[in-house]
Amino acid sequence: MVPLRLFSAASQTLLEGLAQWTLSAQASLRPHRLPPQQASPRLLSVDCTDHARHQEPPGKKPLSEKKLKRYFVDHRRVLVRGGNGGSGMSCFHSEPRKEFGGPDGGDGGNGGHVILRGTSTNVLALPPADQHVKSLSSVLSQYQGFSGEDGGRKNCFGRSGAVLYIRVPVGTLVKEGSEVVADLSLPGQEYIAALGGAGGKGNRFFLANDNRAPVTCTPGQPGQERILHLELKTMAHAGMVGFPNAGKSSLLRAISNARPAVASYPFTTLNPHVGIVHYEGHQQVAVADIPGIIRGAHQDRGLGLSFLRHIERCHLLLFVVDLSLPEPWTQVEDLKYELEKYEEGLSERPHVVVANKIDLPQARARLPQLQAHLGQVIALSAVTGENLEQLLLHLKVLHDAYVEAELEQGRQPLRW
Ligand SMILES: Nc1nc2c(ncn2[C@@H]2O[C@H](COP(=O)(O)OP(=O)(O)OP(=O)(O)O)[C@@H](O)[C@H]2O)c(=O)[nH]1
Repeated sequence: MVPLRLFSAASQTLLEGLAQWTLSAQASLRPHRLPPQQASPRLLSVDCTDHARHQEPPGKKPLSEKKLKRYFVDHRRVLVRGGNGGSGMSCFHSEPRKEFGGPDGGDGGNGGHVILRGTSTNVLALPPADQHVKSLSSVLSQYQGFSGEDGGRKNCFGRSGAVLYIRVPVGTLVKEGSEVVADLSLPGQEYIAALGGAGGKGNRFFLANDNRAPVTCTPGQPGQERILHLELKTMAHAGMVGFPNAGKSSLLRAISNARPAVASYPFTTLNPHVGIVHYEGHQQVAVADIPGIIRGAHQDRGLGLSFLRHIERCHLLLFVVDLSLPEPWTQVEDLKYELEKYEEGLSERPHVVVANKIDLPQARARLPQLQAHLGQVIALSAVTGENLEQLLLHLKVLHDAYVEAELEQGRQPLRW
């Protein structure tokens, strides 16, 4: 039995639809479980010569490639400087009727570190005070850590500078030059990007038997300075791959807590969104809606390589097809072609073909043709909720197989 529980904060209509659907899902899921071979990798033949047949649907004029790449922020060059250490103080204790007291200059405080912290895109998994971070767009080009305070009189030590946290999405790779120095692949994981400078010593520190009145004090050290390159590779169990307007965002909204924008023009989604599908027993599957692929993506057309990079870390793939378009199977062929051109074997990952928009009459009429070409597909409607439970069942079967395989290999499966 694969019981499902779906959390959604969508509109009333959607909630009602989902409630009905959940009930029917529970009833229909109980008696049957998919045979294991359906969850195993399946590579359909890819006709590479004929991969250019997919027509993007008419709609709002797409953004130019230059603009697309500018909006899609999945890498950043950042200059980070740790906070400077505060300087030590040189002074002497003064007492009434005494000409000369002992040295009492305090040490300066240490400069604060600058720390990169992997922050979940899953809003529900975070403490209320934290915010979810979806892309690197909010990361600035420079960060200066907080300086420590100078030491004071009467042995007062300067306060150390606070740590400066830079929140980056989970899945951010940190590179220095060409070397990968950190991979923030878990929520809460941290990397010290720049160390704060040490505080200077006050003259009290230099007091010794042979030096009863030291005047020496040292300045604080400057913070570490580094140039880092941040590169985002979305971390999710499953990645939704499909041409613009196929309905990926609508599908993610229907099955998870994520709220990506939905509109009838291509490239509504410019950054990957991760939604969490909740199953009973606290099992969670992270699904990423990755911006639409277009033909020639492997040659960096459209969102191109930036987009393909995000698929690399998804263990499962959902090929989302717009069933209302003619010859819908060519979409899968084209998608696989692009994936294979980018990285050999990428399209062979465990996957499922999702034929969306079954609520439209012309789409329903095309389903037999699609099945004849591709075998098993899951035909559903992200808008009406029809057949969503079949997708969720499949997703769970694929996810369970992934977890099992990871544990068998002695690796920790990705947790959300
Ligand atoms: N009739 C019908 N329309 C749908 C369905 N799913 C999505 N749509 C519509 O298709 C259009 C595109 O949907 P999106 O979810 O934005 O598509 P997308 O694949 O995320 O698009 P990009 O952001 O360009 O990658 C919207 O107008 C949706 O309302 C469906 O199941 N049935």
